[in-house]
Amino acid sequence: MSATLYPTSDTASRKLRFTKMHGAGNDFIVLNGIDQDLANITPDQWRKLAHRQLGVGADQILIVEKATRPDADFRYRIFNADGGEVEQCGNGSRCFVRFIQDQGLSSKNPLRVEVAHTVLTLKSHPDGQVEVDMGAPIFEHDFIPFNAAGLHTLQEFHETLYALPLTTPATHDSWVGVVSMGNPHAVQVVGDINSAPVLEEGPSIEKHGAFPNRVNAGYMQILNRHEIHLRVFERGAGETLACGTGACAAVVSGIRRGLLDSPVTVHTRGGDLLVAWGGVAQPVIMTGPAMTVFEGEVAI
Ligand SMILES: N[C@H](CCC[C@H](N)C(=O)O)C(=O)O
Repeated sequence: MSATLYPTSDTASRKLRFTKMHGAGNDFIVLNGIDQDLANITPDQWRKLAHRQLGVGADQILIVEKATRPDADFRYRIFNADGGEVEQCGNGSRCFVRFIQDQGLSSKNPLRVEVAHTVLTLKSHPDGQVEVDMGAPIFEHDFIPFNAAGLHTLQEFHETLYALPLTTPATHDSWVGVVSMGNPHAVQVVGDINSAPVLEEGPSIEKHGAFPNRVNAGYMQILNRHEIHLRVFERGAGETLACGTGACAAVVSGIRRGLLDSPVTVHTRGGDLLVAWGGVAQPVIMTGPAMTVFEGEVAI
């Protein structure tokens, strides 16, 4: 289905062709930056494009570009709905493969794709699922970055986090993991995913002073050693129906704390993801869906 949308602002200067996609309900505007001019688009224009009423509406905007590294086939950049550019997007990586294949930009499988600081290997399966090698998680606080007054243990962070006036007192016997999948995540265990204070507490954690680049706030309920429920209040987007890097961060945190065993099925509100991890310094492999919804043109 194709849709022509009206300008997202009365000073619209150019028309962009886009494809609307989602991975387990985490939705994206995908733009081909190889055959159209995406230079000099401002954060305000990205915000308008992602706006659910004023624009196309999406959690993130993905830009497809030519690779700048010899070990990659393409490069892709990620902008949150708040207009900020970020390092990584797990669900977006799966949709990226589907877009490249559907647009006939490459028939390679697996595909090597360059994102902020690394190259991901993306493999599409005959059943439509896409498998992403997300690289190894980073636990060292120096790289997340995480600078809560020199706090180094998760317990110290946990006490600091809950010592600060959050909108709701910490009602759950939470347990905190701080990990980077290229982008920063703070993960907690809750007893019941449906009553987790994602909307009440997520914004305070996202902007907590311990995370100078802000953070994605994950809440996981452990069903058994191979299955969790997960909700994430995403940095720059709010609660999404699914968060791919959040699923990876939750699984590796749980495995590292002896609460989970690989592989783990992650039930998100938008669908299921499968996350496998062989242990420290090993890559995290995430498998899940990637869907194309419609194509269109929008003036920004
Ligand atoms: N909000 C994230 C980026 C998108 C990640 C998420 N949509 C995923 O699937 O990994 C951040 O600011 O780090």
